[in-house]
Amino acid sequence: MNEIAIRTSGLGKRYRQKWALRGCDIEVPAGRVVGLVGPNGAGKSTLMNLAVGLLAPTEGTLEVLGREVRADTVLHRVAYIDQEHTMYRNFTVREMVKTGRKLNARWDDRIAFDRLAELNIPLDSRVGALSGGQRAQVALAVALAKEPELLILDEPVASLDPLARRELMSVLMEAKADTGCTVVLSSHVVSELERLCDYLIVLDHGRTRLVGDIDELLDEHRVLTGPSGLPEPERIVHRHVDGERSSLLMRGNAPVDPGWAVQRVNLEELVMRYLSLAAPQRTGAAEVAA
Ligand SMILES: Nc1ncnc2c1ncn2[C@@H]1O[C@H](COP(=O)(O)OP(=O)(O)OP(=O)(O)O)[C@@H](O)[C@H]1O
Repeated sequence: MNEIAIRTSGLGKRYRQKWALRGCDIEVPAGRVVGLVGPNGAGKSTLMNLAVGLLAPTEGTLEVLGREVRADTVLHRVAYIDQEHTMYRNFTVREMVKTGRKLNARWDDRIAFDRLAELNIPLDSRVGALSGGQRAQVALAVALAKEPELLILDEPVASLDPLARRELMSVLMEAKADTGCTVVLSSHVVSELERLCDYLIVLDHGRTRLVGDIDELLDEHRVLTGPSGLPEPERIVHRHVDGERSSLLMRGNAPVDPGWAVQRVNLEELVMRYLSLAAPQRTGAAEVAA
């Protein structure tokens, strides 16, 4: 198995005049569960569509599982579930599985049928008649029958209720544990990813803001709070000043003035701070990239 699941260098995609993704340099180690986070329009779907060959790069390079992304090179080893869990709504669940068998050289019916049986999803139901949660489960079961080495899911739980979300994620994590495949899933909601992911990509305005192993990123950063005007250490990534108080996000282990209260950062705050580097300033407080 390749050690790097996705490698991009200077990757960019432009729609007419607008760059949806630009200067993207990423290395995703194989076997990880990757959270791809960013606000609407950040470029998440564009990156995923490039990785599964639905779009071609405008510039830069992209390798998936060590190969250039083309149908005859690597796409048979990759499965993709889009935001709508797109499937043929008039097909029965059984017909969906059969269609998958016809369309894919690498395929194991039993993987899909076993998962569907475990979830009590009737094989003779039309896909369009299933609940959103069941449809998502069928999409996942069909994707897993392909025995993918890389599984990419674009906001897989966005349209699901909390129980269906939990069930889908638990099936996903079980599949990940069984197969060791690399999983990339996007979300707007960081808290959704926290329990599942061990690797993070933060995108905003088509640019990568932060990429890395989540535990390492959390260990590398600190939040310092204290009166404004205290000497600031080096490597401040982000500064929030609200009147007399400052709150700094620091990266690394530079010496810190004892006047600062130092805390570990949590994932949500880390992501928010990196995203707010590019966001407009709020009135009454200053948020700045340092
Ligand atoms: N087919 C297209 N034609 C023109 N512009 C597009 C097209 N698809 C996406 N864009 C633009 O590219 C940018 C990135 O879009 P993309 O869908 O990749 O973001 P996203 O992070 O997935 O957003 P969301 O969370 O809303 O799905 C946006 O500004 C979007 O309007």
